[in-house]
Amino acid sequence: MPGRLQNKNCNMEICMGEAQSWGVDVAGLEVELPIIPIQPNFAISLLMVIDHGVGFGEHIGRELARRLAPLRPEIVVGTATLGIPVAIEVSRHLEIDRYVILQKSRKIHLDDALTKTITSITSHGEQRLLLDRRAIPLLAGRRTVVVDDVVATGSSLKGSIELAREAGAIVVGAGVILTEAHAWRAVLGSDADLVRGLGHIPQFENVAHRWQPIAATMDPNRG
Ligand SMILES: Nc1ncnc2[nH]cnc12
Repeated sequence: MPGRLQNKNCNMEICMGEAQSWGVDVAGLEVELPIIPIQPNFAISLLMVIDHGVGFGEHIGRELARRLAPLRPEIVVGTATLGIPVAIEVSRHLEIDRYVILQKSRKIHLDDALTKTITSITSHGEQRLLLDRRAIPLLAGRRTVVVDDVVATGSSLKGSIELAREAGAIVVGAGVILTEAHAWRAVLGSDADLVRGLGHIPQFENVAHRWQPIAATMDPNRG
């Protein structure tokens, strides 16, 4: 059920953390996400876009493309790793052949890449986003949409937007499957208005050995 906690494997007052999940409505498709602890008193509901199958990719591609098409994008930029299927599916539904992927690992051909340092809730430490200079002609002067799976801290999306702009892109929109909590709004500043999402997830705190959504991180439009 969208926006609802499920407690499987709960026996009396004892509840295994992995057994809890959160139901989210992704543009009309209900998806059940496992709640994963990140810190002793902090958890997220994890969307692994590659675990939800071809039909899910088709759905999010179609629905994001529908929301981004009015912005008349000419090219899509996606961030490795889990932004790659999003970029491919959105490009397919926008009927745009080429797309640009920002890499996270320093490959042999990326020695002189444009780079930005980013952080993420789901990875340890700092990471780097890399834009292959050979992709610059695909972006320079082009109406561009940046896509990713989830925006949470906003660090990755901010880095992607900045890198695209450094390559001369005109960033007209940003598409994500899910927005998570609200920290990304302050990090993105006025670019937060570019964001189009298909659903929203809260973050969770430990209340009496169960994960409960943190009220301040919920979707203000859904109560
Ligand atoms: N809930 C989430 N699922 C997948 N990736 C994320 N990155 C940040 N939050 C995430």
